Amino acid sequence: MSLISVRDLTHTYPGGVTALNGLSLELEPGIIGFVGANGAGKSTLIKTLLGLLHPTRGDVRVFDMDTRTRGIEIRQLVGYMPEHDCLPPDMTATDFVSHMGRLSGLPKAAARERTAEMLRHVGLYEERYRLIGGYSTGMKQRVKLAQSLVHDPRLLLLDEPTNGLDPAGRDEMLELIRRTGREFGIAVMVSSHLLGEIERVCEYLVAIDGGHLKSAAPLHSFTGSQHLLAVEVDEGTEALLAYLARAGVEARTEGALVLLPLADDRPYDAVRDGAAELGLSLVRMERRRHSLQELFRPASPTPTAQEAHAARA
Ligand SMILES: Nc1ncnc2c1ncn2[C@@H]1O[C@H](COP(=O)(O)OP(=O)(O)OP(=O)(O)O)[C@@H](O)[C@H]1O
Repeated sequence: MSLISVRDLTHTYPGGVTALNGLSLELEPGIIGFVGANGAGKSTLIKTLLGLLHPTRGDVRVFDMDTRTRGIEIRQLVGYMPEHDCLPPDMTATDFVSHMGRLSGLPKAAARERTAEMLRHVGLYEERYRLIGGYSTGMKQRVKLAQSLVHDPRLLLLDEPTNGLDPAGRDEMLELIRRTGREFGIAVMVSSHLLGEIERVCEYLVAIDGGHLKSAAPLHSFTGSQHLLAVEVDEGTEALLAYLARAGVEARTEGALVLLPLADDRPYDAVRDGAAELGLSLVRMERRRHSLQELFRPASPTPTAQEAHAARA
């Protein structure tokens, strides 16, 4: 049984906007990053997984239950953190989270107990009796996370949980999400329009673009096998690029660095020979991984060594 199974999902809103188009996905438990630009269809998929929106075409199953017919059962097992502000300003965090626990079917005492635990988990225990209206954006995001956890779900769906946070707040929220997945041993699907965030917390990446699936694979399959050799020379970058082009070795520049894809050991030999022949001093030569941003970035306008050489010839 897979965690989430989506077959040929299309969702068209009543006004005629097709937010998801022929999407198919099989996801297993883990920390799953769900990335796409604004308007790509992330919230639409999350609401479909919750059974709040129905597919126009196709089938969606969560814990092997059809979202069309078993939405209530699914929502008992799933915690949801919505993207937009949706908290009552005139309630305390304790009252709100415990109310959400009661709505999920917890008895009063259990709801109070779970609320205290979850507010402690998200770092709001000391502030739990304050009105939410007086909270900072970061604290409000934490209340949203606490309410999504109160009924002890097996899957968390977090829609843009770092929205509106400053860099430090983003870091704290990402760390909290990672800790939540690991400590509670639950599956987490976290959406973001920022690839860099997904890269830091997730084990699996789903990318959508304009309602279409772009990729779905373990994170290491994007970054693990794709290594680069980064080389810095003390003056003579252009000469080294030209040498590499003559040697038929692919290379490009990034600031002061020369970057060479590392499929085998040839780039090491070429850089060593080039530096020796040209009398260049090597400042740095290190192996590094592509970042996800680099892999998804449109083709770099920086010319390859061959192009640079051809342009000069
Ligand atoms: N209730 C709605 N009625 C009509 N169109 C909608 C509705 N909700 C979303 N859309 C449209 O569907 C498309 C996908 O929206 P969705 O909110 O799923 O994207 P998203 O990836 O979550 O983006 P964002 O992060 O900006 O919310 C967009 O073109 C959006 O304008």
